[in-house]
Amino acid sequence: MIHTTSNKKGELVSELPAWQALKEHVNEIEKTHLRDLLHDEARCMSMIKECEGMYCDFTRQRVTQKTLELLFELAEQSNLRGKINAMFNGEHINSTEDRAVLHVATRAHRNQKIMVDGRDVVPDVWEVLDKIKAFSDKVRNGEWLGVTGKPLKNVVAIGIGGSFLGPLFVHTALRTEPVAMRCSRDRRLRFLANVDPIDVARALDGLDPEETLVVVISKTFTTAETMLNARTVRSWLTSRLGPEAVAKHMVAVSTNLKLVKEFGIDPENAFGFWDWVGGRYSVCSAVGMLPLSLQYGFDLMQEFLAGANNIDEHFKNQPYQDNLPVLMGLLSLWNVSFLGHGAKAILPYCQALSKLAPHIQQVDMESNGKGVDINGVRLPFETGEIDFGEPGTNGQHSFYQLIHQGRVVPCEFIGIVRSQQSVYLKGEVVSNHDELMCNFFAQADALAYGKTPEQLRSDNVPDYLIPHRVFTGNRPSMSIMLPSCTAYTVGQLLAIYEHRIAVQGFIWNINSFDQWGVELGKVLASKVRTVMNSARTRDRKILPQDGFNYSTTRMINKYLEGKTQVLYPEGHDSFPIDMLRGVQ
Ligand SMILES: O=P(O)(O)OC[C@H]1O[C@](O)(CO)[C@@H](O)[C@@H]1O
Repeated sequence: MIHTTSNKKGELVSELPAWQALKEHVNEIEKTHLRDLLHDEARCMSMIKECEGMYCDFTRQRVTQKTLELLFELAEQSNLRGKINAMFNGEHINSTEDRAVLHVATRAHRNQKIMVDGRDVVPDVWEVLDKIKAFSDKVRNGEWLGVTGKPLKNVVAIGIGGSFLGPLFVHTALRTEPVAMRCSRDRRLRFLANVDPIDVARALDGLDPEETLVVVISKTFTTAETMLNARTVRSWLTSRLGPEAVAKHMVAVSTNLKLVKEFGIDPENAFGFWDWVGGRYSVCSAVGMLPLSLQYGFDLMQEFLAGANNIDEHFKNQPYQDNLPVLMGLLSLWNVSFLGHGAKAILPYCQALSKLAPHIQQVDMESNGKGVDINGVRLPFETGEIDFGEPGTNGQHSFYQLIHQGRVVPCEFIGIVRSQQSVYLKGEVVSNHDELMCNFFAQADALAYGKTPEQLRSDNVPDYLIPHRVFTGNRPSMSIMLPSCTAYTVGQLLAIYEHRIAVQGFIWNINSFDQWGVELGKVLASKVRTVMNSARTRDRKILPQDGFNYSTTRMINKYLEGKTQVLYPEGHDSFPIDMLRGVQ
């Protein structure tokens, strides 16, 4: 299916004149060094953007004004604006699944109008948000009690991928924010994602089922890991509190209310969303809003939605040269497709943002790690980036060696002006947060400038050490400063990253909103599951060698030979002993 917003039929972005011009322009850029580019004040002034309360410095990218002009031209020739509009207008830009892509509707103001297939979906969004507010208020104020009459002060959110990473990112970001701390006093929010029973044991460790509410989050309600974890935790609840506990202790977030009901959760206690919200883009829907409102209260989480909405409007309306997601997307594209840097590091100098990189890893890599364009034509270039990251300064003592002297990895530094927590020890040179930020400022310049042999010689470094101590510099980075790390700014940050990923996908002309690449492994796991059951229950109808290669057969057999703790007992559920510890 050729979509109206795609490039001309059969035309790859790499065939556009602007792409060719950028290819040629690489030679010019190869002759420059950031050391010199950073001395050009006019250039620097044009590459620092202050908008929506954020300070963004792109001066340490290996670009000149001409590079930016060529990138804007590429955006024009790729119909970037048309594709952004198509997304906001609810066109089915996820063509392989024939769906609209409207996570922006999940954070729309009540009075906005966003149409999907001829229908304004904003009232639907707010119907669910109002239900979340009512329910979370009831749980938080003790009106909704557990089956034994106790208040539910613990929440375990079961979900994986997009039904986990976004909510975890936001929860981690808010845990130590003073307002959020006040709003969540005496409450606990835990996540259970991995099907590994160790994760179950850790998620439930120390929790009293009488005081625990479980939120099962799955867009499809078929994801194997989530459903096994949901059955496991349901069993944990009912084995202690009886079958009637499910009604009071389990709720669901899903687009598949039929399966929610079949699982045994009353659809009244289910919070819906829609197929036009992709899993990895779903944190602003009930997927994130329900567990986070239970923890922090709906009013605070509304600020998170407002922050994301602020960037949606910015993305939709600002011209390319002042549009943060567009600038970030274009610069990443330049680094990946023209300078050949396949990875990027996301480096927040803020412990609260420690789960930003894992979240963006999914959003970016599941969105843009594609091999064909939107028309199914195999691409002659690679798309997507390998994302990784850790908060500063921890990363400095881990992988920064490689990014300073090994491979070139474009870095994204994120700093905060006003920390969530302040510590100043009398007599120290700077406060603890200032100390952190000293590193934030220093690293970007260390990467850009490096250190030359001449500088080392003048520092009296012995000759034999000079090659080891040279820093080539000229390593690109961008720096973003947020005024604070609050629900609002976390919403902004999330939306900036979501949209810059879309920008890259729109220009590469791929479908950033499907994820067929995750299917094959799931199918093979299911085949192994059949073999595993047959071997463990000793019915031996199917043997490990049936349908597997030599290597896999041998590995499965080796595994089956080993000692396992659980022997598939008949008739009763079995838990690791520690899972029950909290309720002895
Ligand atoms: O919310 P669901 O349907 O359980 O899916 C969980 C995750 O699984 C995937 O489909 C594949 O990993 C993700 O896109 C999604 O976020």
